[in-house]
Amino acid sequence: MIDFDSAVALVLTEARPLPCETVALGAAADRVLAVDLRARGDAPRAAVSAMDGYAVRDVDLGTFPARLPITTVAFAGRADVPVLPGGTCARVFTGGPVPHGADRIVVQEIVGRDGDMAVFEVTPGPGKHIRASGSDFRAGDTLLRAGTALGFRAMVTAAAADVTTLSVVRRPRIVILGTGDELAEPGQALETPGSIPESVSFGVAALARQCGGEVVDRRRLTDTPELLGAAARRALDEADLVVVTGGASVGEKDYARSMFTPLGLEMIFSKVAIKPGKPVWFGRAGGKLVLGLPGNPTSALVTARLFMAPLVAGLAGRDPSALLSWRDMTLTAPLKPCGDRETFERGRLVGGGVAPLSVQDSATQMALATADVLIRRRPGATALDAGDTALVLDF
Ligand SMILES: Nc1nc2c(c(=O)[nH]1)N[C@H]1C(S)=C(S)[C@@H](COP(=O)(O)OP(=O)(O)OC[C@H]3O[C@@H](n4cnc5c(N)ncnc54)[C@H](O)[C@@H]3O)O[C@H]1N2
Ligand code: MOO
Repeated sequence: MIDFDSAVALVLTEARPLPCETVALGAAADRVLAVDLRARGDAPRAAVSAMDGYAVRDVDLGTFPARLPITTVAFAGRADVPVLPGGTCARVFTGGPVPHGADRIVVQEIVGRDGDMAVFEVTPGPGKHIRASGSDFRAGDTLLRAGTALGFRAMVTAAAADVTTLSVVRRPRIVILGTGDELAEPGQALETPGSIPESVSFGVAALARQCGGEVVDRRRLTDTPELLGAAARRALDEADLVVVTGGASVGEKDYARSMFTPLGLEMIFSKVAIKPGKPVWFGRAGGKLVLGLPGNPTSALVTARLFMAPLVAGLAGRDPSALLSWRDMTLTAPLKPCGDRETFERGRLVGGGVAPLSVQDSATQMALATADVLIRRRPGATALDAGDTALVLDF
């Protein structure tokens, strides 16, 4: 049995980005850029107006009011850049090309109209309201670096590069295998004597997706060795990461590890000194990763959060350590001393602090929905009072 930090270190060693693939720009949101992205053109392409108004030459605004004939109109999208003859002005709109020869845009709020004449009543002020060509970026500029997470802001930058596709890190394909004779598809458990709804895979799948994974399938498997072996083989064929839940402990039908043994399972770790989740295990088979989570729902979700979340994020090209950023918080209620296993109590955020949930049973499903954070307790840690600080991680 290894300690928590050693287990995390072993997971992080495997949490490296998968190879890249090319996807349509619109499908790239929430992916991670695999190569630097360079701009195809200048932005803006030509000098453009930053305001709706009139383009003028400064020399033509000697005295006020100044009356200038409007000789052309430049809406955004006009393909040519007109020339502004001296002694005239141009009607321009935001994003429209600034005519050659114009020095500034005067906002329309301070310009009157008299037919085709614009009447400049007052000095326009210091702002020229012109965005120079290439003032945002130039053709060939690196707009986004490899490794950038394509969140909603970066998607705008990527699209501005004027490309149709992006090279992104492939999403890890994940197959979730839920083992246990007692498991029924939710909606069918009550009608099936002895069964319970298979709940864990739904949480594991949601978390995997949130971390950048592609959940290929969730499969329920009975504890039948021949069937488990075939299911393990198929899952390894289809997935980068197989997450198997249940059957991780020492029961007579705990087959989660042994179903992968004929497929060459090499253990990376096989138990961790934590509570809950001691039976969690991690290995490699057929060149793929296999993570075994304990069956108890809270144990499964705590270990999924601690180990699977950074693993999936890292495979997807994200920073796995961002999912392990523990922070100090003030306790609003006391904590009991910790036993000899590193313990992750479930806590709730209350009024700027954190309180442990009253239910800490590793089998609870109901209390899971009320937990916001994990509270980390080192082995042998003494009791803490309200007002003391504790390390927490978003859960
Ligand atoms: N003699 C010992 N017994 C147990 C030990 C031990 O060290 N010695 N460890 C305990 C710990 S800690 C845990 S955690 C559990 C985990 O065991 P398994 O991974 O083998 O889990 P199962 O026995 O398959 O299931 C445990 C529990 O969870 C329910 N379950 C399982 N899968 C699901 C699912 N997908 N959805 C909903 N509920 C699920 C299952 O019905 C059981 O009630 O072992 C202790 N025992
Ligand atoms: O992992 Mo078991 O988590 O202590 O119930």
